[in-house]
Amino acid sequence: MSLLPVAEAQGRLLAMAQPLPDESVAIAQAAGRWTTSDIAARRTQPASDLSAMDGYAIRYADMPGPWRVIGESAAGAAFGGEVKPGEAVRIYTGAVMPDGADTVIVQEDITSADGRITLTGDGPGALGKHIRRAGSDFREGQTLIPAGTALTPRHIALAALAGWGALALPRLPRIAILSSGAELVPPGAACGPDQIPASNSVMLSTMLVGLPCVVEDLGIITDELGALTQAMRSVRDHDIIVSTGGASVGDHDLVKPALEAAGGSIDFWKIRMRPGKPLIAGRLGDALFLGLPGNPVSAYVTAHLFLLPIVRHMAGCPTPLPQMAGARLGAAMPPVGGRDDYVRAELTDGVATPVVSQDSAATFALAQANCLIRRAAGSGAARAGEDAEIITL
Ligand SMILES: Nc1nc2c(c(=O)[nH]1)N[C@H]1C(S)=C(S)[C@@H](COP(=O)(O)OP(=O)(O)OC[C@H]3O[C@@H](n4cnc5c(N)ncnc54)[C@H](O)[C@@H]3O)O[C@H]1N2
Ligand code: MOO
Repeated sequence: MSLLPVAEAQGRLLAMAQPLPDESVAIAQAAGRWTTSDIAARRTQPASDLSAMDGYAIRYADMPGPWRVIGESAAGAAFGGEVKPGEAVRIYTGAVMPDGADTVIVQEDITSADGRITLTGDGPGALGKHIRRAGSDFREGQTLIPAGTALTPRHIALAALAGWGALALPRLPRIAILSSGAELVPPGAACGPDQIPASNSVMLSTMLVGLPCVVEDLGIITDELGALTQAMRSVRDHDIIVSTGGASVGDHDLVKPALEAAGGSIDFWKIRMRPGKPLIAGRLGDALFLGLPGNPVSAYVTAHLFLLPIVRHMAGCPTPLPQMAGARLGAAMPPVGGRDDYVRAELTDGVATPVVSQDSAATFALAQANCLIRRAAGSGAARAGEDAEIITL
């Protein structure tokens, strides 16, 4: 079976999934999620001309005063009357400008006595000073947040000011993680010489932290066809099912047959990449199935290149694939074999230097890495200092 190029596998996976249908999301819960339609203002902000300072609303033509104070305008309690020549209204930041007044004098610039104010400082300097005009932030109907935006706390504040209490956003992808392997024990449990702590599920679930999704760890399933098939059959209501391990060709690598026995189908298997060759993609019911290799480094790299993009895509992200960037090589590199190499490396000041071990099981080395150098299959040897393509982690 020929190996599928990475970009083709990514394209096929993204085509297998769609952004999920919208649900109504309270804006306090919307950060980190993507908009799939434009969000327009339902109100004008500010709704009226407001004072930007604590002071007195006056008519600029009356400068330099003095003025008789006829009332007060506070935020949430506007002055009902009109300011006539020689009159001022006590005003606070965020309060509506009273009719007739056109300028605010800050309180530091005046002296107040017996209901009158006198200018004792520099004064406002110009007509219209210290006023936030109605609509100066945005106007009703204006598009504020375009489709495809990842909502930040800044967008949440904007949406709230624009009159939204909830937004229609794609519902959260539900992801099930299944660890396959008779040798696996839960992290922290006693571990015999033929056992290994199951690190992939905690790694994957923490890679998904920060993405809008719901993750359920279905635990460890032994390498036994019946058990694996049963575990897959029991998966319900998930959008993505991810397994790790059992993806390769050994007699105990049973994810493919179990997926088929559970009623699922395989779309493709084996990618032209290192690490991560044995990746399986398919379907199980309405869910997309992703079988990642068991080796922790292979599982990490394939999750970065395939799982995270699908989750982003389902959650409405218009650019779900990892961003490529440029760097210089910090060391000479050998020619690349028949698979694209995703070399684990440390990026410092624009220089990417491979970590000491590129073994697919070398987790200590993986933890030193903060980028992947992508080297295309068949590339020749490279010298230190040459340009390289990287993905930051
Ligand atoms: N004859 C061949 N052998 C292998 C091939 C091949 O093409 N021909 N491919 C190799 C490649 S490449 C990879 S990658 C591995 C992946 O194999 P599997 O996906 O079947 O993974 P396992 O065999 O189940 O496990 C591999 C390794 O990872 C450990 N593991 C498994 N699950 C976890 C987990 N949840 N947490 C931590 N570590 C885990 C497992 O104990 C093994 O040591 O196959 C090569 N073989
Ligand atoms: O693809 Mo495996 O991940 O080379 O070790």
